Amino acid sequence: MPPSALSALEFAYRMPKAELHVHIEGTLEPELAFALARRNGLTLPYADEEALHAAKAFTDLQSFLDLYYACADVLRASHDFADLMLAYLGRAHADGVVHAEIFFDPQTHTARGIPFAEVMAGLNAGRAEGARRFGITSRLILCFLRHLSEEEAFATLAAAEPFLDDIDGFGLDSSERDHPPAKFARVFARVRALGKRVVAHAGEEGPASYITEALDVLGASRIDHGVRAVDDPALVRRLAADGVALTVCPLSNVRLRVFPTMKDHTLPALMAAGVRVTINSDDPAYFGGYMNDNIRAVHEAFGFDRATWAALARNSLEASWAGADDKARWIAALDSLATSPDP
Ligand code: HPA
Ligand SMILES: [Zn+2]
Repeated sequence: MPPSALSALEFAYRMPKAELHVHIEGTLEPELAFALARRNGLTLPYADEEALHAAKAFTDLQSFLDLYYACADVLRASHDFADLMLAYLGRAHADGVVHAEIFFDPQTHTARGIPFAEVMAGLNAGRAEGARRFGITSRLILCFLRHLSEEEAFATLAAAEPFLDDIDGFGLDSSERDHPPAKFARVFARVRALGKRVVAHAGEEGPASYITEALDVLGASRIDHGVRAVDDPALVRRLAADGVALTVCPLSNVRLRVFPTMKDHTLPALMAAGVRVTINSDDPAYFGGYMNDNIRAVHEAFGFDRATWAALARNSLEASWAGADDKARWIAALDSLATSPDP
């Protein structure tokens, strides 16, 4: 690798950045999964960590979701959720992440009889300890499971109402095909009436029209994935003109066969069209890596220069929901690192 390329990658590793698309249940590493299974007297349907790792040969989104929901069964008590959160925040901090907006899927837990309050207590304890140890700030985004009904989403929103001070936004995840955003139009109308922000997974496996629906029907302010937007040039122009951020997850997209290889990814085309793209890890324990692993994979495919990496980090900080003072401080640190001489 030429020295300048190495320098751009080292810069990208170290630059202050925000992670805006990560599912806390998707950060459950095999080692912690087996430790929690032992602590809770449970048996995972895999002999050991190696067997669990081998199960991660996905063919599409659903093949991943089946394993992801099965492994989440080891999360039972609030301290399980706290340990999971703290492990993620430590790992993100090591990759230069200064701020994380983190999805959680309460229906995966309440359906197994885990009280909503238990999940929230654990996630918040982990976030508080992460802030103390690493100085990392975080927000929570509650995701409704789109393969379940509108009625179940409304029940989940009702269960969340006592905890709204700790939930900054609401999203939509799980099986995308045949579950269009409009299925949850009324739920998100209530979310907006509560003054909460809206995001939605759209245009991962589903069509570009789901992105338009998420914007127009749900009132989404960011789109999670959104990589299928390229199928609709007018939509791409709209995303760019309106500054709608896409939370793109490169390793996830290759592992779930949204693109055959990283070189086929639409990320450079979206950036060239002026769309506010960000890079994220999605479910790092399942897809081969955290923030900087995604950065390395993108760098190997496209060889971005420092200015491009700095623009991606800036996008992530600007599109985050962090306070204005924090954003200004991180962007100043980013600019200062971007203009420093090569190491
Ligand atoms: O990438 C994803 N897409 C949809 N649902 C999900 N739940 C966890 N990760 C994902
Ligand atoms: Zn996701």
